[in-house]
Amino acid sequence: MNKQKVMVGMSGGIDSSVTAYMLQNDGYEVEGVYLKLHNRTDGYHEKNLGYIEDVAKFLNIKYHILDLTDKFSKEVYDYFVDSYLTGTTPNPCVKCNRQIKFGAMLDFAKSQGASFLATGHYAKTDGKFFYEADDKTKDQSYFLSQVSPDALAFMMFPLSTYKKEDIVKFGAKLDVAYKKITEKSESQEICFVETVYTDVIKRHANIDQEGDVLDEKGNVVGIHKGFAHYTIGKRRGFTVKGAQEPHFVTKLNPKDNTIVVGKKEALEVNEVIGTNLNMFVEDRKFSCSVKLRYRAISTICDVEIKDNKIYIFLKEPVFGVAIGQLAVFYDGQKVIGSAWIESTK
Ligand SMILES: Nc1ncnc2c1ncn2[C@@H]1O[C@H](COP(=O)(O)OP(=O)(O)OP(=O)(O)O)[C@@H](O)[C@H]1O
Repeated sequence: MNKQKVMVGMSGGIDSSVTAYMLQNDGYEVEGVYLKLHNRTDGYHEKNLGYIEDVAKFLNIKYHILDLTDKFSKEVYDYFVDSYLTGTTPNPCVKCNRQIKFGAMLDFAKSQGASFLATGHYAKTDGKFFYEADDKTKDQSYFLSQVSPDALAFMMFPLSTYKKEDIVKFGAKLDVAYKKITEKSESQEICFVETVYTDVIKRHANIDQEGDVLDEKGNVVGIHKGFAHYTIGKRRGFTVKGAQEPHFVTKLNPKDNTIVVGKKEALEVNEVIGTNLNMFVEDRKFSCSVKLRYRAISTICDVEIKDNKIYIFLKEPVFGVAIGQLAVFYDGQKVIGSAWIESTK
């Protein structure tokens, strides 16, 4: 019988390298694909491809290189820069998973006759839904929740039941090609941000222009260093005259380069409206739990979908919800949908 072909998204990191090994061990015909997404530093791709080459040799597998730099630049990078410049907080990994990894990379995998596309993400899928990974500290279900429901039947996450530290230990013993990978530094949270996000934004706009800090009534109470340096909930890097208690950013106004601050209570949110829904269930009115940012504790809510928007009524207030982040709906460990946060009350 012919073996089923699995395309593995290979980054040159330990997770995807172990993923390829595991699937081969399970009897699949494995091929790899490396995506060129951005040129963060000189020699960035060459370095990654060096690791992939060694792993591919060890496994005796073929690998492809897919240049998606233009698509990534338009759909992920530009969106990232534009979001900060318009005062919202982007989530580029969510966009990338939908458009790039489980959009263009999946199309490529299918075009090569692969039955599945596997990655080293920490999440689970049964072909219909995503679920949280067993290693909750690494769980990436939040970032996958905008992926088109049609894509799930082709996805495999062999690491879903493992702890990251065990994958690293396993890799270090497997072969010298893998050991080398475990010795390099961990990848960045956002792959094209080397240090801090503001360094990226600074390449496109002068964000270091001081502006007024306003209280909720619009009175000038201090100075900040440029609105794009702040996100909702931030409490440092600006002055507030005579403040006895900590003040937090509650609003960014790119038009006049002002930021609004308030005490903790001012960050309290009880209702959220989301757009660009991606739902894995048909229901239009239900109760569930929701995460309003990655690593947030989930909150119980009632939701209602009307006219392509989702209205989220939180059972308990949540502090510091940023416009532009994703609201991800869970039923226990199961992801039942997600929507981009458009406004809060
Ligand atoms: N440039 C790329 N080309 C192909 N696949 C990629 C690329 N970047 C990431 N992936 C796939 O997406 C998965 C998740 O990527 P992410 O950057 O979140 O994880 P990671 O923990 O750094 O993974 P890894 O250890 O494999 O680099 C990777 O394990 C890999 O399968």
